[in-house]
Amino acid sequence: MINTPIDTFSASAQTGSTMNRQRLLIVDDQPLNIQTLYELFSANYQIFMATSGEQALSLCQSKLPDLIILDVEMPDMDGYEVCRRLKADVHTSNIPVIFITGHHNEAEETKGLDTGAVDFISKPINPRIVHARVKNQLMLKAQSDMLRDWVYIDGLTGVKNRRYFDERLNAEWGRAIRHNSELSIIIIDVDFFKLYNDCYGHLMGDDCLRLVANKLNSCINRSVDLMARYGGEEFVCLLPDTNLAGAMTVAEQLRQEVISLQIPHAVSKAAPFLTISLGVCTKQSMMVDSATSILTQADAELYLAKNQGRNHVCGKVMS
Ligand SMILES: Nc1nc2c(ncn2[C@@H]2O[C@H](COP(=O)(O)OP(=O)(O)OP(=O)(O)O)[C@@H](O)[C@H]2O)c(=O)[nH]1
Repeated sequence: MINTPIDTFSASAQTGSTMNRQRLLIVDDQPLNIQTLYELFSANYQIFMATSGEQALSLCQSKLPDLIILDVEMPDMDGYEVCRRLKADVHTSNIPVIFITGHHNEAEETKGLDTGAVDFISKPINPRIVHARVKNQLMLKAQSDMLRDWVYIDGLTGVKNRRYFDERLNAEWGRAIRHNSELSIIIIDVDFFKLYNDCYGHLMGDDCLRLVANKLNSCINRSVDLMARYGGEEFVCLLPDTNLAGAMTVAEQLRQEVISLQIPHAVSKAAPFLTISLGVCTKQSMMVDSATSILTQADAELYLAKNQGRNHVCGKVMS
């Protein structure tokens, strides 16, 4: 039985064994309808539930479900509007949506598919058909996630690659311009890495890059933030809605976390262990310019950090 309130309730929070299951978000303003679907799917999937469009959008940001079953008719914000907003947001645009409606006709179905939904189901539902359709869509989602990983993940370190970073930077840049918001990036470079390779060998160099990448990635806390390998021994961090002070704090934390690894670097001229240098640049709220210029200016800050003896953070707002 589902007890009220079911707002933003996560059925999956109940057991740790559900952690690896695909995540299904059920959105309906009628608790009874949610209950029917919950009973149908809870044995196989991790279930999240929302009773309004606003709750659904907020859960999508925090839980990134693999599939949404979305009621069309809801007060305040209908399913079409929820779907439109999900598709307009880079963080949620890949989540497939199945509409569910009590008023089925061709025009409604066309409108739903035009909005970006992958399927349309009429009430009263046939449990076996709904089950099969959800299973198919989740299989497709798993396949497309795999393909996306293949295209966007750096093979050596397992963190996101430059291609992914460039796409996200462009998207976040556009968003920051539209919303007059701030955006920061940090370019990170391992100090004296050529000497490290020369001293310990290229394979140890690879291991070292994996360790550093994992450590840097583990420092990323907000779901919209991103850590990527930019190339070679260089990493880059994207921090939407973050001012210079915030970005400098993150950069300093990254510097200290890499030191905490205490990776011996006997031939470094900066310290007896591996260190990084970091260049930070922030686009302020009213600033326009271009996404490439924030990279160029962060790179100039990195150059300054290197010149100050390495193992340093330098940063500035875009000019
Ligand atoms: N093992 C390993 N080494 C790499 C990889 N990618 C780049 N490198 C090495 O990283 C080194 C980078 O050297 P430089 O650009 O001179 O920089 P640095 O030695 O770190 O010097 P500073 O940045 O000035 O402190 C080169 O020797 C590259 O071969 C990789 O995937 N694995």
